[in-house]
Amino acid sequence: MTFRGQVTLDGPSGTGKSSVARGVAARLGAAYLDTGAMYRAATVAVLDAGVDPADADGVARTVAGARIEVGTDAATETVRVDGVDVAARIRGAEVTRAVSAVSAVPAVRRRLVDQQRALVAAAGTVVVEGRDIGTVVLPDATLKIYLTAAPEARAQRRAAQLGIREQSEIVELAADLRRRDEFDSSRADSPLRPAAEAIVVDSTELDQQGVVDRVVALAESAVGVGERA
Ligand SMILES: Nc1ncnc2c1ncn2[C@@H]1O[C@H](COP(=O)(O)OP(=O)(O)O)[C@@H](O)[C@H]1O
Ligand SMILES: Nc1ccn([C@@H]2O[C@H](COP(=O)(O)OP(=O)(O)O)[C@@H](O)[C@H]2O)c(=O)n1
Repeated sequence: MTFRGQVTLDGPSGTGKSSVARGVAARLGAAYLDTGAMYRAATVAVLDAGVDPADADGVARTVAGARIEVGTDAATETVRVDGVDVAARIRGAEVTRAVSAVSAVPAVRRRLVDQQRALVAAAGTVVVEGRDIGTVVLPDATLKIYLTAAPEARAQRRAAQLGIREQSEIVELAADLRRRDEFDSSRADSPLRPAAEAIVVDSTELDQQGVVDRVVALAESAVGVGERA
C-alpha cells in the first residue's frame, strides 16, 4: 500500500525528529520539510543584521525583508538566506542560542508558516518536522507523531552528534536543551505540545531504525484506515 498525505513529526530537541523524518521520507518516497531549519535561517538573518534577538520589532522587520529558501528533498539539504548557502551555519552554537527568541515572534511565525504551507502544498506526500506542525501548521495532517525521549538520552545523542565527550560539557548541553525546550513550550504563540490526535512515540529505548520502522508502520496503517473509510 502506498502512503499519500502528510506525516507530522513534532517534539523537543534531540528526540530524533530530523533523522527519523528523513528516514521515513525515504521509505515512503515522500518529500521532507525541516521547519526548524527555516527558523534557524531567519536567525542567521537577524544576527547578520546586528539585531538583538530579544528585540521583537527589529526581528520582525529583519525577517520580513529576508529571502529564506529551504528544499524539500530528503536526500539533499538546501538552506539559503538571500541566496547565500547557510546550511552549515544554521547548526552552529550562536544560532542555536538565539533561535528560540526569534521563533517566539508572532510575525516571524506567520511569515514562515505561510511559506511552510505553500511548500507542503507543492510537495504532495511529505514528512514535516518541527514544534507546531500537528497543532498549527497542518491541523488536518494524515498522521501526527509526537516524538519524546528521556532528557539524558537526548543530551547524550546531541553530544555524540557534536563529538563532545567531556562530562562537564555534556551537563552544560543538557541544561541548554532544557532551557530551549522550556522556552519553546511556554511561549504564547504556537507552544511546543502534542496535538490532541498525535501518537506519542518514546524513542528512549529504540534505536533510530526502530523509530523509523514504527512510524512507517503507523503510516501504512493510516493508509488502511483511509481505504476502509
Ligand atoms: N532513537 C535513537 N537512538 C539513538 N540515537 C538517535 C536516535 N534517533 C536519532 N538519534 C541520533 O541523535 C542525534 C539527534 O537527532 P536529530 O534527528 O538531530 O534530533 P532532533 O531533530 O529531534 O533534534 C542524531 O545524531 C541522530 O542520529
Ligand atoms: N516548527 C518549528 C520548528 C522549530 N522552531 C524553533 O526553532 C528551533 C530550532 O528547531 P530545530 O528543529 O532545528 O531544533 P533541534 O531539535 O534540531 O535542536 C526550536 O528550538 C524552536 O524554537 C519552532 O518554533 N517551530
